[in-house]
Amino acid sequence: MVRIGLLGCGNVGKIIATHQEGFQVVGVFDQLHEHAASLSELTGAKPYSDFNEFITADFDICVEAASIVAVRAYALKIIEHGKDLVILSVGALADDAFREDLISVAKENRKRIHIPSGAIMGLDNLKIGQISHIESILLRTTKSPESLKMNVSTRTLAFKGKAKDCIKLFPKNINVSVAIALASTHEVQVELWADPDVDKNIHEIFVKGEFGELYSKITNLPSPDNPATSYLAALSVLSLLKNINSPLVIGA
Ligand SMILES: NC(=O)C1=CN([C@@H]2O[C@H](COP(=O)(O)OP(=O)(O)OC[C@H]3O[C@@H](n4cnc5c(N)ncnc54)[C@H](OP(=O)(O)O)[C@@H]3O)[C@@H](O)[C@H]2O)C=CC1
Ligand SMILES: O=C([O-])CC(=O)C(=O)O
Repeated sequence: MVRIGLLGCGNVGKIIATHQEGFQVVGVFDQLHEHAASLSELTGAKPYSDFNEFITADFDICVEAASIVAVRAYALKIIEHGKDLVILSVGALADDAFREDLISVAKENRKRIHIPSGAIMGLDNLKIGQISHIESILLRTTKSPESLKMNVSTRTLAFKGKAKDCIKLFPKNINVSVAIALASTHEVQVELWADPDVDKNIHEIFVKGEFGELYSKITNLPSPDNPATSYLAALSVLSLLKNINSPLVIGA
């Protein structure tokens, strides 16, 4: 059984902890100790309030479901302590220098960094951008003003531009754009819309390239404790963990 340490015990952390299938959560850490304590009660996992104690605990994979700030603060140390790492707050990897450092430390320590598909479908096949020409990628995301912490009464364009700039302004809402850029190794243009008539998280992806053209639209239900985070994002971590050591690897 794969042993997991959970970094971040909020909305996604709770979903992961309540659906343990093929893995066991053995340690939980959060800057809000009451969050870690409540997941500990739910699972029997040991709660930690000191990160340095948490990373010496006996688990194989650290699952990050906290924030970009947490990835910046802890990811290198996690790998240096011999753990594989699942990063949901993938926006942290928009910083080229940080990402390259992390990858090189993972190589030195023979550890792996997993990026879940998160709140979109089809991230795996966008990796064809690494071997075949892609002309353009546009992500059009629509969320409720509440999710974007905005106060608008009509559909409003909150941001238009590059993924790496959007994630700086909306670090809790557009990690998917950075995941697409990393998978495809192509710049991603983003349109982020706040729409008061919408209570779902909608991601439309437009890609043109040597393969042809893609248009995909996903209408995600929000997750129970955080409307900005789609329920699918938590499910994608669960399916990644369920398959992590499977001899049958499905998807690009
Ligand atoms: N890749 C993708 O497709 C997606 C990624 N995400 C990202 O996943 C992450 C988790 O989402 P969700 O569970 O909904 O978020 P929540 O805010 O519900 O939970 C995050 C938890 O982690 C804690 N935390 C934040 N920063 C730190 C830190 N530096 N050290 C320790 N604990 C910390 C938070 O504490 P506090 O409340 O004090 O901040 C909170 O308890 C977010 O970063 C979100 O943006 C979400 C959806 C899709
Ligand atoms: O959950 C979503 O729909 C997308 C999201 O918050 C993110 O990419 O950060």
